[in-house]
Amino acid sequence: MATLNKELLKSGFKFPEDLQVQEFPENLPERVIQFGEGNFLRAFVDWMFHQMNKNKLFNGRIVVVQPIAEGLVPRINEQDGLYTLILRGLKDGKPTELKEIISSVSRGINPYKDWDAYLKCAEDPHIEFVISNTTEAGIAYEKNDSLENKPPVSYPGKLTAYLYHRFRHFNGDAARGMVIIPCELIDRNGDNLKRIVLQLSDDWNLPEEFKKWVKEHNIFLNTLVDRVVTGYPRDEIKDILAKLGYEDELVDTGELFHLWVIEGPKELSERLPFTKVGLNVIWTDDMTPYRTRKVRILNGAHTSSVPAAFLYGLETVGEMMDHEVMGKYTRQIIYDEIIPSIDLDKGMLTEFADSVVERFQNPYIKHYLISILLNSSSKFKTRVLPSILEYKKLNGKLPEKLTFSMAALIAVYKDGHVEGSAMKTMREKGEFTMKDDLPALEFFENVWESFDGSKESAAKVAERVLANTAMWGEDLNNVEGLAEKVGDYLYQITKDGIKATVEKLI
Ligand SMILES: NC(=O)c1ccc[n+]([C@@H]2O[C@H](COP(=O)([O-])OP(=O)(O)OC[C@H]3O[C@@H](n4cnc5c(N)ncnc54)[C@H](O)[C@@H]3O)[C@@H](O)[C@H]2O)c1
Ligand SMILES: O=P(O)(O)OC[C@@H](O)[C@@H](O)[C@H](O)[C@H](O)CO
Repeated sequence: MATLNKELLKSGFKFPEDLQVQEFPENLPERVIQFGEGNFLRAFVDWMFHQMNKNKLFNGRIVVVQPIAEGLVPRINEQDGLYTLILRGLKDGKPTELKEIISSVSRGINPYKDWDAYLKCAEDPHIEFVISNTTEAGIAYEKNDSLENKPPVSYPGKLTAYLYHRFRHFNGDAARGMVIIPCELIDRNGDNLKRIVLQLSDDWNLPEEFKKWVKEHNIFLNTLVDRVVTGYPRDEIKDILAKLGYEDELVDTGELFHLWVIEGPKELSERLPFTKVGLNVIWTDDMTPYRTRKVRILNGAHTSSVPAAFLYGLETVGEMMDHEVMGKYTRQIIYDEIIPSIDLDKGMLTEFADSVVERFQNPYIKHYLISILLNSSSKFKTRVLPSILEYKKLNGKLPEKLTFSMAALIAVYKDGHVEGSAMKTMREKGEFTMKDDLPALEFFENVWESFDGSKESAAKVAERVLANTAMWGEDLNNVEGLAEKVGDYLYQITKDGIKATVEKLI
């Protein structure tokens, strides 16, 4: 089979009729530099720029930079930036599948191999937007990062090097400042990125004029992204490729729903006219309520339901929602515990929760629980713990199921052994690999080693986990009743099994 690339597009190849294929003029300039080449950005931002190009409203392409040494850039270049995106879900109540070849990406650069090509992008006056999604680990301050590194280790370090090169190349021209739009799911992503860029500029003794230029002529936006992206469809790839008729190692999949909330000046919506092509992009001067409802309800429901559902033996979010016990558990968590923990309009929260439940039930996508389990300990801190603490504050007692969900998460690491950078561990159904931050994995392995099956020792496990201030940002043993309840649930899970414990709970 021929591979998807520009040559195939021009060859007169007969693409399937239900696949949208559109060629743009070769000479569209690169206008966006994007850090990250993962599934999410390709199914969300790059898809959006493609929609604007189709309507001749942007007329520019995206140059993609690989933020870490290993990644997809070689493959992206082999396919001339082209890939197939499949979006599935219910539209107006009807099952719908949209298949499209996305051509908004011009090429990929691996800065670890081609630092000069990377810096050349800073000299290009057409490139005016920076996009990124480097996971929650990406917007991080690396104290030992250096401008001498080619490239600097961290994403903020790479961006600082880019901006400094641009500043020097254009002699501090105010008009050459960038609009920087991070998509990482951390709170106030733009503010944090700016803070780290300025911190590194200090660390690297960069000139005051440069810092002034960064502050005054570059705009860092805070954003919130929302679309379930299920990535490369490994289970059905053979069938998909047989229907497409060409080879594509970058096939990406996701749901139809999308929402991008951008906190920034309305004038920018003229330069980035997403809404003019019907995209669900909200420009706002306060993204906080959007973030709270999404992270606490959607991501919070995932992170609090998935450990128990996975231990129960289920594999996907769809299966979890359809399951008599786990479906009820998830809905109870959302409506009875997460919503009452959020101090925002209940009608608005319930409406959002209804749409989330519908999206979780999407029968046309497979969202694997094991991928949601990835890095669960840090996700629990930002996505679930605030609901536990605020529920207690507002209602004077602990939320039962969210408290149980903490025990279920701890139980995921029971009997685990760290091997390399992951953990081999067990559920009733058999062995699996748990991926998390290495210190977190080592900590859980160590904590469980002293467990002897007794109630006292389950309480000890809970107490030690709750005392991990590096993990939770505080000693959770100070939250009245939490250690006792988590210990009790842990004991029940280890003695009676996850199934009996959840069944009793709902
Ligand atoms: N998949 C979804 O449904 C979805 C939806 C909304 C938001 N997100 C967020 O997007 C992020 C990426 O998801 P994805 O599905 O594209 O994953 P992915 O594995 O396909 O891509 C991850 C990207 O992050 C980069 N990266 C990984 N570790 C990094 C590090 N330490 N420093 C810098 N860059 C690093 C990789 O190079 C790659 O470009 C996730 O953290 C998630 O929170 C995902
Ligand atoms: O992507 P993660 O691993 O940060 O979190 C897992 C899911 O909660 C997440 O991908 C959601 O599906 C997504 O945030 C929806 O917009």
